[in-house]
Amino acid sequence: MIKLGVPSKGRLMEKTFEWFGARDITLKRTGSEREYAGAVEGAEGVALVLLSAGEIPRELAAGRIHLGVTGSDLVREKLADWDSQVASLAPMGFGHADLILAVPDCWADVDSLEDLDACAHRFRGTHGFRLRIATKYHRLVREFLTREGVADWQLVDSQGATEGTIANHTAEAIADITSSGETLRANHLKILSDAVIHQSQATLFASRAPIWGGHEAAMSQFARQLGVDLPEL
Ligand SMILES: Nc1ncnc2c1ncn2[C@@H]1O[C@H](COP(=O)(O)OP(=O)(O)OP(=O)(O)O)[C@@H](O)[C@H]1O
Ligand SMILES: O=P(O)(O)OC[C@H]1O[C@H](OP(=O)(O)OP(=O)(O)O)[C@H](O)[C@@H]1O
Repeated sequence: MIKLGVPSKGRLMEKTFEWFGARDITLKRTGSEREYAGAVEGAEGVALVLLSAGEIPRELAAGRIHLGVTGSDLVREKLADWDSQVASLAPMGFGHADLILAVPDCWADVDSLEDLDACAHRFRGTHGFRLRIATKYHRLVREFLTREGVADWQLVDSQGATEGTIANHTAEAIADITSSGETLRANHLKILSDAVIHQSQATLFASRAPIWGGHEAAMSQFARQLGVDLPEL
């Protein structure tokens, strides 16, 4: 069977079910409300695996699932050289969120990366340690700031409530996803004008692990049903 991993709960799961439903493929959870079991109707040889969105990149890379739906941000964050490990088959048009850098509203002279670079330099001179940026997106933020030539920062890990770290004095800036912008506003933060690190959306990915032997015909048929082009895997 071709194993299709989809998020096990919430809006990502519901929107994923709708996306496949619009292509005449029914995905559904089976069993009790709390049981993570699922079924596929309308596609031959495809099995549903319900997983945490955050674990789907790793499962794809390891070849434990053939196809997976998750945020494009999570694939880029969790997998080194992501496009050598998975192939992007289709952006799905939901789960939009931007990974951004933000600083306190009251930092009147910091609106861009250039300003942040200057500020971080001064900060280190004054405080004797590097400006702290709280995030759970370590790989993406490190690559972005290095590429953009910003110096004198350090990352501090924050796995949730990241916007609160500044008020708690554990960071001076944050890098997190935003969709409505409400969490940033409520915590008196502003986005740096040129610091949109990644525009994420839910995406259908295929594993590039050597697991496709014997599944080629079923996958071609499934791709036709979904209306997606199949790259070399
Ligand atoms: N407002 C939002 N808040 C959080 N995630 C969002 C938002 N909008 C879109 N997303 C996307 O949803 C995905 C995260 O989903 P989710 O929070 O279900 O994952 P997870 O934290 O790994 O799940 P779990 O709680 O099961 O571990 C990311 O790709 C993220 O970009
Ligand atoms: O722009 P907004 O619409 O306000 O959404 C952005 C917020 O949503 C996410 O948090 P989540 O609710 O997943 O909780 P978390 O703090 O545990 O990450 C994200 O980390 C932001 O904090």
